[in-house]
Amino acid sequence: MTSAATMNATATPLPAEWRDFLALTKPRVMTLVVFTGLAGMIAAPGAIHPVLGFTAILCIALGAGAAGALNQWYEADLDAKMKRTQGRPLPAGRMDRQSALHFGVGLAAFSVILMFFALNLAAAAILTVSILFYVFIYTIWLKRRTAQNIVIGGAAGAFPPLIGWAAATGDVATLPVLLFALIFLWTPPHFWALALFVKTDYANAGVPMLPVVAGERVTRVQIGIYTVPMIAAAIAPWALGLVGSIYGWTAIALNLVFAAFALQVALRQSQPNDTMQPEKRLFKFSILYLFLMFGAVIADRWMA
Ligand code: HEM
Ligand SMILES: CC(C)=CCC/C(C)=C/CC/C(C)=C/COP(=O)(O)OP(=O)(O)O
Repeated sequence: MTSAATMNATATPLPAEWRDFLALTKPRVMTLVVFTGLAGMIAAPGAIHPVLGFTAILCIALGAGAAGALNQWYEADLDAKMKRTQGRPLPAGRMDRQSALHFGVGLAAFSVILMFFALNLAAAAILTVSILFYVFIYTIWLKRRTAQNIVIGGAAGAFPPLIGWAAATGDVATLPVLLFALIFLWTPPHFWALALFVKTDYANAGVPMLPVVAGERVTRVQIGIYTVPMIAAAIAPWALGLVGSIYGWTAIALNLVFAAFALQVALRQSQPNDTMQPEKRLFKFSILYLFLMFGAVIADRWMA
């Protein structure tokens, strides 16, 4: 019987199901990426034609999916070393690297070209920057080199509100820049909460994530530190009068909860055999938090 590894070595294309191509796009993470892009588009002044709006969101989804595929193409070796990622199509041997590369490049080109012709240059340009940022700056350059990888590289995932706004207006403005800042500053607490409880996986794979290279204490303090400007970025649109009170009160409630969870993580020290419940709670809540914050942007625009 020919094993997947042997087939890879002889460069024979492996049968890849459509499910594997879907998995390359990191669909679960993409839902939130797309939602923040949609909120940016809805928050923009004026009304975009529904067909164009749908096309813009499709382009963001395809661009983010392409970025995810290229990320998995490049780091199949790392993914093979971590429990969380071993089952992905490349490390599991269900797909050859070339198929992933072709799929990623094709999808990236298609999303950008469609965005340019259906929407505008600004949206296509920011989409291009975010794909390139995630692939080259985060995945290829920073991820294996510095514990600041996700601080700088995390900007890639913060662009969608700007893309959505630019798709609707052809321009950028203060509100989408603040929404960019919110996601940018949210990323460190989001990721480091998770990194605290999957630290061993990253250590085994040799990825220099903060808890691995600087230790738990520093990571906890950094989570606390980033939470402060994140809250400021979350409140700023309301303080500056760019959004109404539906957003404002939702932001206050959500940020109080976030602050409480983050503070608990920041002040804690794990014990031997710790189940890391506060860290898991902060990570899970970080996702709900961003969904609700951007939901509030949409609700505010529709209901105000
Ligand atoms: C460099 C920045 C980031 C890093 C390193 C990171 C890392 C991670 C990791 C490792 C997971 C675990 C789930 C998995 O196995 O895929 C995760 C989950 C998730 N992340 Fe992030 N993330 C980042 C930024 C973002 C951004 C910008 C968003 C969206 C705006 C996002 C949305 C999500 C969502 C929705 C999940 C849950 C997925 C699920 O249910 O499996 N992340 N993130
Ligand atoms: C075009 C566009 C809008 C791009 C968005 C890019 C994007 C999907 C950003 C989210 C960041 C993310 C999934 C990080 C995962 O980190 P990782 O790759 O280190 O995670 P892993 O260990 O699960 O591979």
